[in-house]
Amino acid sequence: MTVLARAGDVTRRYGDVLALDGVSLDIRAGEMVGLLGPNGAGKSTLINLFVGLRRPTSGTVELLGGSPQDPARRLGIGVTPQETGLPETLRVGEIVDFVGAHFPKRVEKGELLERFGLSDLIKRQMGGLSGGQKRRVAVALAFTGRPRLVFLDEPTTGLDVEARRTLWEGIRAFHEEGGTVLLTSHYLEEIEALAKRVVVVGHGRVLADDTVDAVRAMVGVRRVSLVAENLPELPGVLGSELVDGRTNLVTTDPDRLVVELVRSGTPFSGLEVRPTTLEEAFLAITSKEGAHV
Ligand SMILES: Nc1ncnc2c1ncn2[C@@H]1O[C@H](COP(=O)(O)OP(=O)(O)OP(=O)(O)O)[C@@H](O)[C@H]1O
Repeated sequence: MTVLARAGDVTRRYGDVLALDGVSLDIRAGEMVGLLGPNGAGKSTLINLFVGLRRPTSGTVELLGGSPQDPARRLGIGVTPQETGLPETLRVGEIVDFVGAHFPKRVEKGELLERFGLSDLIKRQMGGLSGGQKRRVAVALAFTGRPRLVFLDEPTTGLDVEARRTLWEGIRAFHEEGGTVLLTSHYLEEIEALAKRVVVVGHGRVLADDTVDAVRAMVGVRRVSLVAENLPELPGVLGSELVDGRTNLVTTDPDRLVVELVRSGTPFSGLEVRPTTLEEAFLAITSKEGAHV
């Protein structure tokens, strides 16, 4: 299948901050890919590299078979960044015309607005729209130039349930017609609603690249934390680490683990069981250092 965007062992630094650390990723034609990760994971940086707003410190980035810096390639993509500042005095219809004028092919204005549930706002000035309405306009604009590939950075942030659903429908319709999408989110639920493939990013690295179902199974883990010496081998432990004298065990089945721990007769204290964050779960599972106490 044709690769529309490719990152090859990409590193990106901002001063001392290593925002991306050896990321390799292919986005193929017709895919809808969710980029999942906590704040600061590197999601926006990766999008900025793909769309040519930034260059990698090392490694290679390709867009539509060429350089992301080539304006001709950029005509084939649509982008909604995390923050958009659209001119407050322009009407929604005028903004769609203005953005559309940059592209050789474009979606008819009425059709575009209809698709994203914005038809009623065509004559309204941007400055008078609610935050959620502005966000929907910004996302719709990514589709104006009939792109092959769309990048959406947290498209539904700040939207209520209904607006989110309308937006999802617009994105899905584009995908069903063969369009390719890379979108970011902090929530697996959001990605699940749209994408089959999810790429989990943490600390600038790809922690998992799999189906939503596989990732869900991986993150359904708990952290069992306790103080003990000479712990025996316990069932279902995916990773463990020793922090400030406490042993943290990551497991999919905390009940069984605790039962086996008690059965073993090993003295312990300060037992805690709590959910792991997505990042903790992935770091525990994927960290080689964390695999053994
Ligand atoms: N222009 C910049 N200058 C300095 N540091 C930056 C810059 N842009 C990003 N960073 C840093 O790079 C790291 C990755 O940031 P990035 O915005 O890519 O993460 P993200 O996954 O998109 O986060 P969020 O979910 O909060 O949007 C963070 O530590 C961030 O502070």
